[in-house]
Amino acid sequence: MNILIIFDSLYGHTEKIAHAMQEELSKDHEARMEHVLNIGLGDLAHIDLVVIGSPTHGGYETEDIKVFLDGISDNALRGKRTAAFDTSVVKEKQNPILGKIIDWFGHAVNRVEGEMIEKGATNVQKESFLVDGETEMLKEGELERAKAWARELVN
Ligand SMILES: Cc1cc2nc3c(=O)[nH]c(=O)nc-3n(C[C@H](O)[C@H](O)[C@H](O)COP(=O)(O)O)c2cc1C
Repeated sequence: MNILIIFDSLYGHTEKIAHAMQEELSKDHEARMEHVLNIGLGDLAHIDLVVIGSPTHGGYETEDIKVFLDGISDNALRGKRTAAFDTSVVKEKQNPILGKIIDWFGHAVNRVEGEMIEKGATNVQKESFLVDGETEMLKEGELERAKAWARELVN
């Protein structure tokens, strides 16, 4: 399978998840990861599985991911396997008020799913990965979870 993982990342956590997935998928597939700003118009052609990863910013994906999704043609994702993931902060480590605000805004992955459907995707697999707000590192076990999720996407 030809796989393209498109990501954005401010502090590197989303990139690490994308990298773990790419490493896992490369064992049996042609899997590439690219920063969203490096994706050209023709890059989605011949891709069987498109994965989009973004940090959650105020409940949304980053502006660069949004601009990318807005810019591709209406049927760019038609007939492809599609998946989206986000990273966000661990809830139990937040103060309750911030936790409620974040809950209310929701996860980037839900916005990305909607936008991928607008571009022809039919069934977007979704997952969220967590960053520990105190240590500012990915929560323990998240890279392994990302690899396991990646394997599910190609089954
Ligand atoms: C401007 C901004 C807004 C954020 N908004 C949210 C949010 O709404 N919900 C949440 O869980 N985390 C939020 N975060 C935390 C980020 O999701 C977290 O830092 C991100 O997953 C790290 O990914 P990165 O290292 O790939 O940039 C926000 C971070 C920034 C910088």
